[in-house]
Amino acid sequence: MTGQRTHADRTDTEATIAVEDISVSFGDLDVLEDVSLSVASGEFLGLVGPNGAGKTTLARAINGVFEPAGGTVRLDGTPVADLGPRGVSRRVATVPQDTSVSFAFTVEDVVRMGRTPYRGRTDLTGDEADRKAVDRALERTEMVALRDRPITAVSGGERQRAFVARALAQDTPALVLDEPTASLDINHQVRVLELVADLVAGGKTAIAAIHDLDLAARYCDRLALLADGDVQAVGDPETVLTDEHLQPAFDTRTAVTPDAVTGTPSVTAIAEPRRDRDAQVHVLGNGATAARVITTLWQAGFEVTAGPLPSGDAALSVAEELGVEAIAVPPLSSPDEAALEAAREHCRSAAATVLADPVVGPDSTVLDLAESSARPILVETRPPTERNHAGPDARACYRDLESRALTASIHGLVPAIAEATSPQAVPADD
Ligand SMILES: Nc1ncnc2c1ncn2[C@@H]1O[C@H](COP(=O)(O)OP(=O)(O)OP(=O)(O)O)[C@@H](O)[C@H]1O
Repeated sequence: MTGQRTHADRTDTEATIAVEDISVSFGDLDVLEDVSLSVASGEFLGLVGPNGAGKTTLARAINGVFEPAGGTVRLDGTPVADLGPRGVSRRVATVPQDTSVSFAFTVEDVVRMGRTPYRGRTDLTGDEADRKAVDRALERTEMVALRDRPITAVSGGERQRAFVARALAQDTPALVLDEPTASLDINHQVRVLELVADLVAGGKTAIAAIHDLDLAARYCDRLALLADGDVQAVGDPETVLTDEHLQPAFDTRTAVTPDAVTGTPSVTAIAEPRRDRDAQVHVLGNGATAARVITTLWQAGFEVTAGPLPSGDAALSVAEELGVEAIAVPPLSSPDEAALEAAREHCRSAAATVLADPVVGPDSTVLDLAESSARPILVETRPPTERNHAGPDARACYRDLESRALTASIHGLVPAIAEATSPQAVPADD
């Protein structure tokens, strides 16, 4: 018999999630302490934070798996505790972190489980609406070809997509996803998050625990950083993903720069310098290569200076994140005399000057600045023809620079600096 639908069965198209002062402990361990958070209808909130911060615990409190010791979770204003399991599962669908299944249900069976909140107890197959919802969910997660496969015989990533499909088939106004992209390849990571973002654009509300901070920044409207039992920061990704917030939460130094393709924040964890080399190295050049050179030298323990660097440049962002002294100049204009003189001064005082993929030509300032350095070191990751001025003058300038500079790869920079300077001034790695 097909389960009878009543008006009360229908879900609202809107859903707000409000977490009010919830506290959860496991024995002596206080995992969440008076945590408050709200997700507006039609919003995608990313939960980020270190291992063990309580993201799964918070997700479980939202979908009513357990009741917190203190505080209330409300779905559209109604406490979860008052909705009952069926009421909750008509409002919130969950993609769990652990998708292991011991019974050999087919993928389609698993997806059909998403329709359980709408069916009668004895209705095992569902009606036309259930079948359509299952078909659509399989299509949207690209799982149609695997629908008859036992769930125990698909890959971890395919299983994860089957659980995303189950949540879609549940057709709820809110989604709670715990690490929905953890086992997925880069293509499916992006597709699943695009799908969630699309659903949110269509009016659903979503909250997802996501370890990959770059993906979280790219797809979520807001992020909440959970650590030490509480929300440490909440807001748009640019506000939350700063070294000031991330370093204490993750216990590591980070550099946050705009992603070269998406423009959204990209976070790189950076190990603290291994030793203090007590020697200054100046970096000339800009863009991604200069950013990598600055980071490598900073991690190796040099006192790094850099510039001139145009505002908005990736190398300037990295320098600022690491506290590296950098000469900033306005973008798309030649550095003025004051900036050039400051850079010359750095080149003169530095133990070595590293030229990172320099643009060399009669009009470029790099030769002028390199003149001030007794020990120029050339780092090139792209052929000069791709980045330099053309013409015989430029080629002559380039040959001149090559004849005076030591050449090194980014990985070989530290020994090259040791070679270019006296061993006493700059000790190489042991
Ligand atoms: N049932 C439980 N009994 C005892 N301790 C638990 C239980 N569930 C979780 N914990 C502990 O609570 C803390 C928070 O766990 P939770 O799974 O919520 O963290 P998380 O932020 O999701 O971590 P991860 O990023 O590693 O998935 C951890 O220290 C964990 O060991």
